[in-house]
Amino acid sequence: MSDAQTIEQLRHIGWRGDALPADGRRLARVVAQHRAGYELHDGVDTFGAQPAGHFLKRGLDPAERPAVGDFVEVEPGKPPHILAVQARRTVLSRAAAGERYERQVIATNIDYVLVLTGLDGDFNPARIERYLSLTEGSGAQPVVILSKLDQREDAEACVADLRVRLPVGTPIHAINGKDPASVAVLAAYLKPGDSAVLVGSSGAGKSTLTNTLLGTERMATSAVRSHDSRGRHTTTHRALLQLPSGGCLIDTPGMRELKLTGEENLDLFADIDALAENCRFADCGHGSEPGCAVQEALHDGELSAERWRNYLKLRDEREEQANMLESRLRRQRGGRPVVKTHGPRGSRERE
Ligand SMILES: Nc1nc2c(ncn2[C@@H]2O[C@H](COP(=O)(O)OP(=O)(O)OP(=O)(O)O)[C@@H](O)[C@H]2O)c(=O)[nH]1
Ligand SMILES: [Zn+2]
Repeated sequence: MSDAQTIEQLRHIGWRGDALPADGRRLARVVAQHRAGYELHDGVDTFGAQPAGHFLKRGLDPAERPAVGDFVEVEPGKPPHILAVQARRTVLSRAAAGERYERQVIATNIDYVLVLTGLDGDFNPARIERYLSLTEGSGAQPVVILSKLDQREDAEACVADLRVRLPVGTPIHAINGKDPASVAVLAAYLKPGDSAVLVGSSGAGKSTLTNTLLGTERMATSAVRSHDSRGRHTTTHRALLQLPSGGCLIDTPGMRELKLTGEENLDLFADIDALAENCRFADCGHGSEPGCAVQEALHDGELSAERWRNYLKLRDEREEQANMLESRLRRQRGGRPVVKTHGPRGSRERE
């Protein structure tokens, strides 16, 4: 840990505050979380730290514990202890894998979520929509990055397809992650003091892109098995890296089991909701009901069957997560029912 801490140093790691803590406390950013403790960066050095006892109490919402990207107040010592987590600017979370519902913070204080997909066999618009739904409500701006531009002849068609599908204004960049000139277009999201998190399935090219941005061979990359485009899982923990551009980049592990939290609005599919408003029945199941506007749009080709299927899948999953969230909140409040955030729409007939 360095001696004198300056605001200037903290700006380099993305801090936006204006007053240093008193009481001999220091500020640092969580760059990685291990089983054995936290790895922090104070703008000069990296060092290990332990959470103070109150973070370990049973029953504490895991979201209140320090997470990667957090700015924390640290009491120097051997080892240093994390005493408090500063208010978060943005929070990226997902539902944790497993039976019980649990919201897991992936990263905090993130300005941009770089959603990376390879243009090789990995290319999958539905997965991109899933990632974008995950960024909803996080406060961070999603940016779609298609890597392996050199591996696909009809890349322009893929980009055009996405432009139609994704909300207007969503940045989409096709790049070759191995080529610094091609990657330069991402500088807009990695300006000094900005923080970006890289998400994408294993083999998408996260480590490759990170290396090119760093200009070094810092992350281990693995060869992809060519028959299914999936790489071996090589990233072992979340890490926050300072880039030569002045920005900070967080590299997350594979994120295979990506679950919605149940709090999403699925804004990406607002057009489908708008369509459904025109169904004759307010509780239309969009199956064989007469006057179903969705079926009509599917028939006319205005709505593609593939997008409709993906919407239904995400909606069901969101509903399932929302129910789990509700029952958990009810347990916490001693059995009293809580107001649902995403209940079924009204079931009146609209005629
Ligand atoms: N041709 C080409 N190959 C790429 C590109 N980006 C990544 N690759 C290759 O794709 C394979 C997987 O890339 P990685 O960077 O290891 O993928 P990753 O997303 O970090 O994978 P995990 O660590 O498993 O999450 C490697 O063989 C890379 O060399 C690209 O833009 N063009
Ligand atoms: Zn309908």
